Amino acid sequence: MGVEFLKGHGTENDFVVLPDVDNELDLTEGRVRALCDRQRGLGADGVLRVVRLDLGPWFMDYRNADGSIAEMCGNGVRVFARYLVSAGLAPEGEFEIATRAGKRAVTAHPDGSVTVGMGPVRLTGESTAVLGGVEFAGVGVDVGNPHLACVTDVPVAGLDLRDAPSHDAALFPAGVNVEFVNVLADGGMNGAGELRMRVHERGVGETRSCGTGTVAAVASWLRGTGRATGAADVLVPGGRVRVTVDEGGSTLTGPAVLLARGELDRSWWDAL
Ligand SMILES: N[C@@H](CCC[C@H](N)C(=O)O)C(=O)O
Repeated sequence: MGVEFLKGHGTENDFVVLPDVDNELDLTEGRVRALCDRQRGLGADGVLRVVRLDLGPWFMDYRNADGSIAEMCGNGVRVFARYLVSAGLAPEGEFEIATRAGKRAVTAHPDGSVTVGMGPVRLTGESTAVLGGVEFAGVGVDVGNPHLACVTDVPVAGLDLRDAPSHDAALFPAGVNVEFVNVLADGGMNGAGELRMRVHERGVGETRSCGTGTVAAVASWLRGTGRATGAADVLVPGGRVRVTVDEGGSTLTGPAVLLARGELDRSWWDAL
């Protein structure tokens, strides 16, 4: 028997899903790297291993493409939820998913989109990122994982994100995801804003979307306007998501797509 897998994406942030109900797969760093490699593997930004916890909800074991472990992945939770529903392991509607950053409430909608309760958003201080010799002012934002969200007037579409932006390692000792954000429309006190974002993800490189990053982007934008709460649509290269930030938490709503399923060759897997 091969190793079961699915391929999915949320706004083109793509993942290999590994159903592992009984927690038996030995998911080494090398196996994650090989799976995510776009030439010698299936190709993905990360891996979502699906594990059933003894007493509680399903656990999302998220890994970055370089094999590193991250606390949370907003687009990944949507794809994970869509997998559970499609496999009959969770109902359409509301349920919970456990992550390393804590439990996340999800709502799987009939149109295929998923809303994720992203938990509290914590601002961790001002800092800067340097990209191509240019310094960008930003705000540290903890959404379960670390972000540096830089709202800028420099058009993000023209940035070269092939290399990682440099950051203050003292403020982000475990590395950081860096977002560059343009404000397209400022929603004022009650209306939703519209932002454009590109991201360089820790452990991956530039991706076409980052769910936790969009929440960080909205929190950083709101702070710049003197507000602590609000909502915005965030346009990323892979599509569009809706983010809300409230006093007690935040939400992320967007598409979740499963596009393939199959079996990994057991001898390929064993040799890794
Ligand atoms: N793409 C994800 C974030 C994945 C984890 C990140 N690279 C990190 O290391 O913190 C998302 O959609 O949130």
